[in-house]
Amino acid sequence: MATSTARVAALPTAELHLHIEGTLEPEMVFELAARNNVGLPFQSVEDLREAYQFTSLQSFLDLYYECMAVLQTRDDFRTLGERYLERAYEQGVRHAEIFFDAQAHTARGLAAEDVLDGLLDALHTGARKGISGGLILSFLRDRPVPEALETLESLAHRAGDLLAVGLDSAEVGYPPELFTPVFARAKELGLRVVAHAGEEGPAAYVWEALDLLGAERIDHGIRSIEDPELIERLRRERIPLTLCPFSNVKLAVISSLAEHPILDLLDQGIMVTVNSDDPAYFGGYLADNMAGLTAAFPSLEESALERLARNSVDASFAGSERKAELHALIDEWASRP
Ligand code: HPA
Ligand SMILES: [Zn+2]
Repeated sequence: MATSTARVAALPTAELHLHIEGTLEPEMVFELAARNNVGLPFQSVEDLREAYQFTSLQSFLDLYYECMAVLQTRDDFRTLGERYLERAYEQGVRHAEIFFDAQAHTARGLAAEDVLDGLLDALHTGARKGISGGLILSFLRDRPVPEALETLESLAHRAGDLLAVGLDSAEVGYPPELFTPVFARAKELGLRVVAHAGEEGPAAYVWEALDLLGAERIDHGIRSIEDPELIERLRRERIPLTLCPFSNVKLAVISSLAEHPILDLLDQGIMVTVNSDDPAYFGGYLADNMAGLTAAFPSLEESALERLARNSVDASFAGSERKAELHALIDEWASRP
């Protein structure tokens, strides 16, 4: 029997693939535009929502970067982060590792530290309410490599406030290899490493992310299924893939949820997790993605949902004590059908 939506929402999970700027709901775009005196090319919330029809990653990114213009102050980032954490908590998320696109803000004249501080304020609020987490400084692969390095250096003295570095934005034509020196420096600073690869780009980019950047998790990575040797490596080395089902459908990476390879990947012993990517744009938060999967795959059993939740904890960069607490929460969920 399909698991009820309420039960799915009660499943404790870790969210590992979430762009904080992708949680900017249309209502908040208008609220901040008014507060900060920023002009918008949309007449109303409904007008903006209607623009949420994407044909590719780039068609989404164009709107995603446009809407970000309303984020202006440390307080805006605190509010954005707090609202995400509240919604995520309602959907079972108890630990969140959050990407932020510093370059998208510094390019508009904001100070990277205001962005960082606002998001840290939000994480402190979240921690008091029972949701742990950290921040991932994500480099924009379609901007110059020296700019990524400058961004990293500008926050090097704040490395203790960061969990990891990542790589996102337009993928095809921007192979991970380009960013090898940036990631080498991040590792010197003691940061963990993740990278988007194999979303629209080929499986070869996943190999590069692993071998050249030292990625410990691959964000998306669904095109790995085209390369049996890569699948075997991901399985053998237990390299997590942070999958985002709604995102893949919305960005036309796959044609429908029922076509998503998540069950195949689980069956093949790959450490997959479910995440929301840019929930304000793609139709839902983490439990919405899980519920979507249970609807698309009637054969998806509770034991598989539990596996996905445990994978998210194991694939996270939480400390061993916090991981044990998160597993205990999942034990509780599993013992109370
Ligand atoms: O899904 C994504 N892929 C690449 N870059 C992104 N930036 C926000 N979301 C994404
Ligand atoms: Zn992403």
